[in-house]
Amino acid sequence: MAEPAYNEDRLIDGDTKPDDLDAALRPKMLADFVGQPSAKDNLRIFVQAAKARGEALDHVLFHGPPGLGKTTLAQIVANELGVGFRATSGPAITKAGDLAALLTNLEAGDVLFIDEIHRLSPAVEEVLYPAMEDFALDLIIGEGPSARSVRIDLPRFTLVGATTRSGLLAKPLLDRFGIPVRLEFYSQKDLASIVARGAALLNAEMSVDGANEIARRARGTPRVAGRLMRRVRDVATVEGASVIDTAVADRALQRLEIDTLGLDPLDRRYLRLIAEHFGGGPVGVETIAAALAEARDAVEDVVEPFLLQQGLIQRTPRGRILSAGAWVHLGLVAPNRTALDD
Ligand SMILES: Nc1ncnc2c1ncn2[C@@H]1O[C@H](COP(=O)(O)OP(=O)(O)OP(=O)(O)O)[C@@H](O)[C@H]1O
Ligand SMILES: [Mg+2]
Repeated sequence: MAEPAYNEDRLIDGDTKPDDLDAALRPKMLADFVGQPSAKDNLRIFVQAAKARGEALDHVLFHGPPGLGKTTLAQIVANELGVGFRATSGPAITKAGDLAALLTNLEAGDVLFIDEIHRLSPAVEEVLYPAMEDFALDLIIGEGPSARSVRIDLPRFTLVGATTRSGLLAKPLLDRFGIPVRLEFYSQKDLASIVARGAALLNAEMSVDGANEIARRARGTPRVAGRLMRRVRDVATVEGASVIDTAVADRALQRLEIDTLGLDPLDRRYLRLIAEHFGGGPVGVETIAAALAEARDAVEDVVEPFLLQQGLIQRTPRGRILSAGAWVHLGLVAPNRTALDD
């Protein structure tokens, strides 16, 4: 099978590997975290209550599209609680024993962060259930008829899970999170302050309009805003511009082929495919992914959420369809639907 042409360099991807600059820009405490007001309010209250009672925080699940701050918030939760932070991911825990080792090494109150928690294997999930609910591990000692189950008590800890696909989580797992937090795409205003904050941290002079231009085209996503900001800064450096203003930002973004809605070449290929080859849809996601030579997961997790949020596409039981706005954005004329539908 062909490798999905999932471009490593794509500005908008599911990449979770933070680079050094990412780490420098990452807010450390709730007060530095811009946006997501309802998530922040809830976390602040629950963290305060747990601290006041001297108890471990209830388990937290962050879900939402890539790059909205799930990993960042997981670390912030540990920082705010003033407890230890251990991080792993669903695919990294291959055996039940791996998880048991992680759990037995926790100290009371610690945060155990499991990224991509929808990718835990069922065998590992089985171990997680009693750990989350009763703070206990059930281990089987020995084999055959002499095998017996031993229960080991664990310290009270906080599991923080993150997923782009809460729909793929098993119900029993979902039910064990006392604090589910859904992250939404950011407003342009919030993204503009994130960009301005990032520029200040990088000692880059940026006008308010410049920050707004980057924010407007950042797909509602801080990770994208951060990356765009850094590329814009590169262009400013090469051009010898002392201030990043709208004109510099626009030139840089055009060079990156980020259009006025913030869509990148893959987004436009996606829309154009449905327009030009499927008459605007409906067409199944499997077909779209194959035609784009992208992994289905990448299409569903990374490309579609923003297009849906922008109302450019709709999800129907028969597949994806383009909205009127998408045709306008592509500069194409929508076919006469009633004639086609017969
Ligand atoms: N509210 C915010 N304010 C400032 N920067 C933010 C904010 N949220 C996220 N970021 C920045 O955006 C980048 C991506 O955030 P993060 O890694 O937490 O996203 P994520 O939701 O875990 O993504 P993924 O699903 O791909 O793992 C980080 O560099 C982080 O510093
Ligand atoms: Mg992450």
